[in-house]
Amino acid sequence: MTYENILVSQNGHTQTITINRPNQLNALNKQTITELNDALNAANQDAETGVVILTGSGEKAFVAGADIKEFADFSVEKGRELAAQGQQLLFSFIENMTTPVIAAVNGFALGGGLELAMASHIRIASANAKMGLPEVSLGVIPGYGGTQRLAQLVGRGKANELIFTAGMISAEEAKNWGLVNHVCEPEEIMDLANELAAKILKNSGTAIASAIRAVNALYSEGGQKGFDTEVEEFGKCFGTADFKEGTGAFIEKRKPNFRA
Ligand SMILES: C/C=C/C(=O)SCCNC(=O)CCNC(=O)[C@H](O)C(C)(C)COP(=O)(O)OP(=O)(O)OC[C@H]1O[C@@H](n2cnc3c(N)ncnc32)[C@H](O)[C@@H]1OP(=O)(O)O
Repeated sequence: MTYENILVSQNGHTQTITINRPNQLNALNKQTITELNDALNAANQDAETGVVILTGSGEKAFVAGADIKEFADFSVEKGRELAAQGQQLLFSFIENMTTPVIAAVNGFALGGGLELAMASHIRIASANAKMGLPEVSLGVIPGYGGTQRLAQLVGRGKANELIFTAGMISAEEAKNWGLVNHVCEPEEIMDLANELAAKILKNSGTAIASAIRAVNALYSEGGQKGFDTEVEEFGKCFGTADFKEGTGAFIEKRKPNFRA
């Protein structure tokens, strides 16, 4: 498949998807969302891909938001559809992928850009990154899951302040808030993402998929359902080849090989 707005590259079991509209600071237009859905769907179904890294092209932006020029004349109905389709095709889709997604935030992550990073399973950032949900400065609210995921990740008070002020926080502040896990120099971000991917790839892909479903159950279903999902997913692991390999390797005092 050839894409207009994204680049896809494979290095072993790690796939890197780069949003590639640098002249528009990688803003997410409809075409880009469709292409991302297509590539991520393929990666999620590809047994050879164990981790996906998402990043932005150029030195300035991860993604500077949804494409404002594309939606500026939308009606109420089209606005609703924009959020619903975007959430379904990309943001909720990523969160529910069973292949882990690392967002390598290499510059501005604003509006839909921060929402894309927050839908990913893990976030790292370069020291020059700036993050925010500035939608209220445009007379709209975050519509790609931002009101929900920011509050989940950093708490309601901090989320409200960032949303109401349309402000931006630095990578270091984002780390202090728990919004990103690691901050590094801009030129090191892909190495850091690949190092993290390599650590993940040493472990069982089926067990990681179960862990994603169990953690997500807390947010999608809440309360006891999260614990119930954990019990189900835990049980399912016992029927996998990876479980036999992992426990067998421990007992035989050797390293497991989940990707033989
Ligand atoms: C459901 C989700 C909703 C949303 O996500 S709403 C959008 C939320 N995002 C924003 O409001 C951020 C918009 N962008 C900016 O405020 C600024 O950019 C920056 C602060 C990120 C950078 O400013 P500077 O360094 O001066 O660059 P520049 O000249 O503004 O941008 C370079 C080119 O990129 C285009 N661009 C930037 N962000 C977007 C966007 N979100 N949608 C559409 N185009 C965008 C510009 O227009 C321009 O393009 P040209 O050179 O053709 O004029």
